[in-house]
Amino acid sequence: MSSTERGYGLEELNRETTFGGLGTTKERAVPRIDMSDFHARRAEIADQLWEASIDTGFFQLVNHGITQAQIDEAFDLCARFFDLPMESKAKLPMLKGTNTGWEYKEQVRPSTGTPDNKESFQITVPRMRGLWPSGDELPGFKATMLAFERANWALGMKVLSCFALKLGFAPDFFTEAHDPTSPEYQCTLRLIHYMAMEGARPEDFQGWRAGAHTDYDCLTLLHQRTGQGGLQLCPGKEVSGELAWTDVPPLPGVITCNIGDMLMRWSDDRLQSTLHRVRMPRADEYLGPRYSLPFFCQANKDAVIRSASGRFEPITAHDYLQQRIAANFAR
Ligand SMILES: O=C(O)CCC(=O)C(=O)O
Ligand SMILES: [Fe+2]
Repeated sequence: MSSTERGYGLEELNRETTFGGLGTTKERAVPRIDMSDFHARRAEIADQLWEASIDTGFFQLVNHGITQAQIDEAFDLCARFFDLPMESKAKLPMLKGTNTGWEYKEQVRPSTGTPDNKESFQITVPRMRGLWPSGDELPGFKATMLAFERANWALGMKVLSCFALKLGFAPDFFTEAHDPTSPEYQCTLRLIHYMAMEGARPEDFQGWRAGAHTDYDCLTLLHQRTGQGGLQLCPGKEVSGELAWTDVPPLPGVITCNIGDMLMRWSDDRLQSTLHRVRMPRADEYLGPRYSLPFFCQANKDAVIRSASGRFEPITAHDYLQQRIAANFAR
């Protein structure tokens, strides 16, 4: 089926179907934002986040307070999770519309129409019944991931409090909209394993590790491993002509962040969600497996995304996300 034949209900999804080509590359600076001494420097940090997010929609946090030891431990257990036998992972399946659990090469991006060459395990805390690997299979997994999930949530809420300030909302506006004590909570920690490409056939390199897309959420915090590159971004969602992509190499101590479509809509398009993708390695690059850990700040199901200008219809975060999930996991 061609992209034009697919026809989605949300304008951002129809636009996404036009972004599948290879494009060109271009160097761009990704703004670096120092989160140290946050409470005393909140106004200054908010200005920097705002500038980055009305322009590129991508920025990198440093001195963010999540220790390297905690990140390394999460990556270690992430790799061990994907090393489990297929039969064990198959007992933890992502069920339709839940966006939680394990999937293997199931995500088909509207931009490419082909499955991403990856497997992932998604943790959405209120929906994890029956979806944790057993303590015998993977000791410490659940406790480590829950702590990591919460550390990312706390950092995400700091960043979102800055956007609330700039948008004229109460400082805790987004924290309340992402309340983790509610059964409607739907922030998601995703563990991703992109398959190793050693010995792969030339034609296997023609696909994508993750096809071009914008994220569905308010804000994504992405942890990457040094040496496991491939992330590329293209600001501005230029609709016409060939897109120019910028490599974002993983750096130690840095969390790469991007605005998602939910916050773009909530901010009346002032904050920019940014197109990104994960390309295949070239034959002369590292060909081993690639792991990444994105955390998606997705407002609670019952939060209503309202447009101050009236440009967009009010929509619950539940309805908004369901349209995106349905488009990506259509099979
Ligand atoms: O793995 C990465 O570096 C990016 C993943 C991503 O963009 C996503 O899962 O939305
Ligand atoms: Fe993404």
